[in-house]
Amino acid sequence: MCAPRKSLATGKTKTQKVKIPKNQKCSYRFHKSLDDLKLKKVKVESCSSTCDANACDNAMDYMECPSSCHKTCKNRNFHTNDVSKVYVKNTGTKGYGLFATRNIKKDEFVIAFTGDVISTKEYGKRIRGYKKSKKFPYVYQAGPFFIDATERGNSAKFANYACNFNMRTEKWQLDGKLEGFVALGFFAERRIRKGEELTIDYNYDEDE
Ligand SMILES: C[S@@+](CC[C@H](N)C(=O)[O-])C[C@H]1O[C@@H](n2cnc3c(N)ncnc32)[C@H](O)[C@@H]1O
Repeated sequence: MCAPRKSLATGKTKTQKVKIPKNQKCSYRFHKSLDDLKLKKVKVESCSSTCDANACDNAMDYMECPSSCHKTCKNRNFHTNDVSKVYVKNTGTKGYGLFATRNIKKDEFVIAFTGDVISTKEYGKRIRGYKKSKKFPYVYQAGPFFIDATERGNSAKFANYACNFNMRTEKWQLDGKLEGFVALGFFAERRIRKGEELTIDYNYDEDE
């Protein structure tokens, strides 16, 4: 049977009343409690090569180029977070799902999973709250932190699981963000056709 082995995003399969986010480009909001950790911020150097989205020096190390990089820099997927490639639709059997608005090339950036960046302690607190209020939690682990898209996140949270997923989850470092934090980006694992459902592997953390 094709089913997720483990997922933080567990809950009902039936479609619940969920808000489709309007602010699709909404980015990361680091929870105030993280200030107490006094962590350094990541400094990514401007890149000396051609800044291709997949092949510049920084991109090869899964680091997005900083805003100070050249005007033509294409390694700014997370900053831009162009969500025009996706739309949300009811799948019938799996609740809502994410679908492709156009053909997507292999290895192309599709969308970043955004939301509140929270600590493990805050994660526990929120999960208890969501359980109480019977709210489905849309949360993924991102390094030592969690990204919570339940109240504030973009459409990436509607990506369903598939054994033969067509988007892989990559972990990227972003300039100016807290050390240890990794942004989660969904990239095309193969060529994807317009109208296809976009799926991921919920066990992305176990594949390393
Ligand atoms: C991150 S949410 C994905 C969006 C969800 N379908 C919704 O409507 O909010 C994860 C939940 O979607 C459902 N789901 C995801 N992949 C599935 C699959 N392959 N088969 C059945 N249900 C799935 C499960 O209920 C899972 O807990």
